[in-house]
Amino acid sequence: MVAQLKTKRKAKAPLQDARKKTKTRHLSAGDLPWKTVSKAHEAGLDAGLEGIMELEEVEGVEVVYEETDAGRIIKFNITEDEPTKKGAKKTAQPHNVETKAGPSRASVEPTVTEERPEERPFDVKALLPAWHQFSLHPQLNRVLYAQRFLIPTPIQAKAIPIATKGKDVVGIAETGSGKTLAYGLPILHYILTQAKVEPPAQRQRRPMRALILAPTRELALQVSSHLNACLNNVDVFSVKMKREEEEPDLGSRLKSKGKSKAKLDSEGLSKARSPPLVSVAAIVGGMSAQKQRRILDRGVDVLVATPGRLWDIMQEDEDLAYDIKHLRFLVLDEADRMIENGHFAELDNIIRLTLKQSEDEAIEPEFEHDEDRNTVAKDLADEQGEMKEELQTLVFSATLSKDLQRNLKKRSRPSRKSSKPASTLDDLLLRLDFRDPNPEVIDLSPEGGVVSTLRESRIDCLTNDKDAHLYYFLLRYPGRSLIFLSSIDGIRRLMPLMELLQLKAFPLHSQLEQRQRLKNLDRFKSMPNSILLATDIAARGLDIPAVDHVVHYQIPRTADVYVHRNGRTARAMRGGFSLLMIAPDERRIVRALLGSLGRQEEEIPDMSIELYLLDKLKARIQLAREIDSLQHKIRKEKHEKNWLKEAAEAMDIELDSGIGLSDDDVGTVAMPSKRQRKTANAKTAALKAELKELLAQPLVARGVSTRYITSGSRSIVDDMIKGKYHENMLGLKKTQAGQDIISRKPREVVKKEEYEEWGGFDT
Ligand SMILES: Nc1ncnc2c1ncn2[C@@H]1O[C@H](COP(=O)(O)OP(=O)(O)OP(=O)(O)O)[C@@H](O)[C@H]1O
Repeated sequence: MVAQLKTKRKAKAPLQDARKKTKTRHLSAGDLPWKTVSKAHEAGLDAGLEGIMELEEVEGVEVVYEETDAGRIIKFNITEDEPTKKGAKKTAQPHNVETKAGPSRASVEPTVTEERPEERPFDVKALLPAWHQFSLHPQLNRVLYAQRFLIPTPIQAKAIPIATKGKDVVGIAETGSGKTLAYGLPILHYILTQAKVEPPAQRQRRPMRALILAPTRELALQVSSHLNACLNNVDVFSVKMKREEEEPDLGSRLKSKGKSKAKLDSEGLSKARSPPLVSVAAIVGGMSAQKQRRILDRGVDVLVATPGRLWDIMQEDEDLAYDIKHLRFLVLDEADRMIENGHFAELDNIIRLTLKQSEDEAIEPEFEHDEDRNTVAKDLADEQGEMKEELQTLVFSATLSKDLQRNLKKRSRPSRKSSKPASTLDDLLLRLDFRDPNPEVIDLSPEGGVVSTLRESRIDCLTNDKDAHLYYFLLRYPGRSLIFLSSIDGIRRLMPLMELLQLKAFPLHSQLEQRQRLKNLDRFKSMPNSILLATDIAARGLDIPAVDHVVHYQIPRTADVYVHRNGRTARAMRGGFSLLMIAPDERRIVRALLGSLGRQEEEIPDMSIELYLLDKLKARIQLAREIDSLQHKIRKEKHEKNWLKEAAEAMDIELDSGIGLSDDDVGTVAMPSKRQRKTANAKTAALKAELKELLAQPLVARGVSTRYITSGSRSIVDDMIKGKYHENMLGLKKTQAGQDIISRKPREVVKKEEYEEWGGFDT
């Protein structure tokens, strides 16, 4: 399907003069004749690849770059059927979207103009008073306004003015506090304000200005799309109108020159109207390396990458290695996690490339033609006034130890050029070559690592009972629940149980294909009542809208992981809930974990549980486990049989026709007969039917009469009238998990005097 070219026109001249006028049209990316193609959203292809990267690929469009005061803009020459005299044949003719050159064939067309949103004035002082002091590029102000980020978060308020001054920053702030924009806005501001000079024609590749390293693929893709969203062109006036509709007094407060627009787009916010000025792309493992190389060949301004894939590509791509040596910004997002992921060596190697190369400390060029390239680049940079500026390093995380923060500030750091590979995170971060002698450390981490809008709780139970408790929790508190396990095996065991119990659950772990990982994440994001069973690859950075509950099914290994896992809920000042499921042998670890956050185990309150219902759920769990174990056995036997058959064929051996091979025949593998398999299948089917029946029965709390709803010791009629009754568990009120916690009484400290006062029964 090809979208028709549509532009709103405002004729400025009478039609009879049309032939003498120049046709000037301001088209936006949204107005281009895009073709609808199927693109796997879940494959993350929309992250970092939109806008500028794809424009050349629109049929019949020639892309022309032009530098303006507001940065580089892109214009399009489009081939389009022009309306001619009534009845005359239409012919395809190119016309200029924005003509500056003398009259061409377009001179016969009437002048049509439309104000580009980015060209309209934007009154930051009136519309975004809290951001005004930062003097950000107008494009960024527009997007902040459109996204309704009207007030900077504390880390943004502290870090942005410092980073825009060119200082190195180490930022530590609670999860979900807007760290991405705290480092992203200064970078985009710099590039948008600097991108005035068209690179010379001989250099095809845009020089990379910023490299952002993130520990996981999902986080890298998310950062890339978050920054890309800042580059969308936004019709602020539509946004303002929409806001005025919602807040009628806003109009008088924020008087503006904006003309009314008849139609708002679906969200009333950001309609992509012209292409982004800066290109941001992500390269991550698990996705086509070839495609990612192609993106790099075209050049990107901001590259977001995971260290593993970046290092892989860099080894074959000298230009990329060159770019990294000449970066303007280096960002480590969630630096402390990068090490955990086993990317230590890659990260170390990448960081080495960013070390300053003073005359006496010059690192030998490691790549062919490097010297030539240096000379060309230097000429080019001098021409552009670049490269005189030094690399700026920004390190952000929600958890960075105080010791490390102190050490990072120290001037006497270990020799950066040491050939010995770094062996610890501290080593590696201390290697970072802050050009700034006094990098700014901004530590806004909350006391005890807990975000103020988070409610924590715990359930103490036997390991074997965790499934039933989890099932109870999920039924009792429907919503978006992110369940963390420490092992992939645990997820593999729980997934079939969830399916059998008819819960909408998706797995997320490193052994899934990247495509599947993103697909599952997308599904979880889009369903308000769903479950994500994840390992700690989902613990950091992921910004999933409105996660209601985080459940630590298996307790986290460290305090940092606890903080980051919890950080997937209660983001951006929203409320959130976290639940620790603690088995007796895990209590010691929980105590230590909380201790290292300066907290006590007793501070975490218990979750109240309706034991009567829990017992009923245990029966369902038991049945689901039985079915799963039978199914597992059948699958295993089938697999072994196939394997045996293939092996026999390969060795040219004939198998016993009955396949009822004895143990001796096939080593330790005892093959079931056809009859045995049939019996097993029938048993599974019977158990499944039994479970189905159980699942269909309502869960009724003790004391509730289902026959006469006004009787029983627990009348549910009032709740039913008020619409507060629980759909899954009859007799219970519909409540939020946070409302059902029971504070643990702080342990009473018995005062010494009380002993002394006690005189025994005799007295
Ligand atoms: N100034 C702002 N006002 C309101 N919301 C904001 C603002 N800045 C960012 N956000 C939103 O807050 C959410 C969290 O932001 P972000 O992912 O950058 O947090 P973070 O601090 O990096 O979290 P984590 O430590 O978990 O990685 C995002 O949805 C983002 O769009």
